[in-house]
Amino acid sequence: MTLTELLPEYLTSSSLTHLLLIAIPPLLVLYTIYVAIYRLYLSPLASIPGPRLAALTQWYEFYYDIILPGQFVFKTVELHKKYGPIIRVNPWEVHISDPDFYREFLPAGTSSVVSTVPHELHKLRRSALVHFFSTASVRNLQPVIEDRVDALLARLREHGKRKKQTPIDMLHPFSALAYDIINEYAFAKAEHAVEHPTFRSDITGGLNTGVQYGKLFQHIPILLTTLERLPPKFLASISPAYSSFLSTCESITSQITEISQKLHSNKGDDLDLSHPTIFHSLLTSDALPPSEKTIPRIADEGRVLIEAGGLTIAWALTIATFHLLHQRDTTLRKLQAELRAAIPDASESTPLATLERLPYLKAVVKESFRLSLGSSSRITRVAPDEALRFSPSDICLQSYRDDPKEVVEKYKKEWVLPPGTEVSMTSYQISANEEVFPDAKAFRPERWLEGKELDRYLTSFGAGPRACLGMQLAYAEMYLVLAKTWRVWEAGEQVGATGEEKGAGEKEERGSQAVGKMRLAEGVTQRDAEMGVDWFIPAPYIGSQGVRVYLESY
Ligand code: HEM
Repeated sequence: MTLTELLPEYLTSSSLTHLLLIAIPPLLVLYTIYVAIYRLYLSPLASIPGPRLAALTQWYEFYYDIILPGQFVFKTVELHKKYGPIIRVNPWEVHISDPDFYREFLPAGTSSVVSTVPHELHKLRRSALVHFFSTASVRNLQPVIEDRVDALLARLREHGKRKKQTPIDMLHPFSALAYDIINEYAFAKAEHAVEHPTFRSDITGGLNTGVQYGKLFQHIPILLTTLERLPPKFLASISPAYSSFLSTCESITSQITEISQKLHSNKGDDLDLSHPTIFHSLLTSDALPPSEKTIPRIADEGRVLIEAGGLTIAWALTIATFHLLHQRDTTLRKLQAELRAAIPDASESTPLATLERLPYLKAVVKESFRLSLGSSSRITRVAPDEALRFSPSDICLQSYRDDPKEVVEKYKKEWVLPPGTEVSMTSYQISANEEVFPDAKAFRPERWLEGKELDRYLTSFGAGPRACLGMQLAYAEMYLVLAKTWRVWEAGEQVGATGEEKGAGEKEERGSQAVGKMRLAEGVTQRDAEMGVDWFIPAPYIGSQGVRVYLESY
């Protein structure tokens, strides 16, 4: 029976269409009015302060995030100044700015909003990977990491011999290093990005574009499925960088397919494994059910590792390089004195455990991680079954000390957010909090040595059950690169700083076993080494030429 047969006789199908055409617009208007009234007055979040437009529609965030772009992170700082420690950032999400609340907000049992993976499944997947990233595993793999760091330093020396007039944007060599290390770690496969003429800048560019598009997909998810369906050639013509990102993903899938085929055809012995690797273990794990060992699923894990473990560490190393060169007479000098005393012979390997005990180096590493932020976007969590209670801490209220007293009094209350509310916090707001880190924009490793309990405010790796899995690996890379580089490289004045030609008039003592001198290129400023745009991971302002450095080998 068709729909028209069910209709009363006086309603023909054309008059039904007519009726619908007349009824739909007013129904839509009524529905929109209802949604607006609900969001503004009836929603359980209606009493949370914040701009009415943000409570009404997500297009508010879209404007700052996509149109401007990447500015919503700064807008939330402004909104907190205006509305207090708890604000509504969109119709269904509340954002909190209180450094003392961070670890309470990321406890066990909450779910991530960005990842759609349910809590229990996430726990299973994480448990299959976690031992690869333990302190002990990372220390055991020090030779593997160090081999790549040595290759990078050799490459930089080579550049300093042949191309001393050509500065390098340091994000590229560091990104190549991270890419090589994670490939070794994951597949026991040497990618040799460090030795490549451009440091495989195509991969860095592709990964960068991948995260930038990620922001857009977050707002308009259908775009992702549409792009993935486009013919590869057409995609490459409209966005070469995004298609380069997809080819990186494809190459991960084919590596995993190859390993899987060898393992399943009893040709496992053909796999030349110098050390245990992540993907061989995942594919043969007894703890994972077969559905978790399919190639697309494992390839997905590989993509996350390459993305998470590449640009983040490269950015942290780039920031460290800028500040150490910029503060060569103070911070760098102290670091070098410590390294020269602790590492008498630069050609010998120093165990990670020894490097981790060097107080000034440790402080430089923490300060670099603080300023590098990890994820620059807010981290959002939902506690499905529990109400979330929030009362601003003393440290949080101190940030409002210049506001009128009666305004601050209003902030001193307990907010109860119903179960299922999306709640977010941003590591940037904690790293930049002047109460916790006075002169927060400055690179001042000393702050970690002054006896204050600051470690709990180092939030760059997240916290709780979804905190960064690669944290120990990231620390190891940082210790090894900084120690090995600054034990043997010296720093000269920034080119153009005094109007002199590069290298003119500098007579400095050379440290023992020094191999060359680095100098910031003309025009490089702190803006090139701080977040100007939030693409999930921080990026400098649009148009930045990066932290460019001249290298001159002795
Ligand atoms: C400077 C270096 C790094 C920083 C600052 C960083 C930061 C972060 C942050 C903020 C998260 C999200 C935490 C959350 O949602 O609570 C994360 C997750 C993650 N990171 Fe890192 N990361 C770094 C390096 C690495 C490296 C080298 C790897 C390993 C290859 C890695 C692997 C991961 C993984 C697998 C996750 C997802 C964890 C999960 O969902 O259980 N990260 N990282």
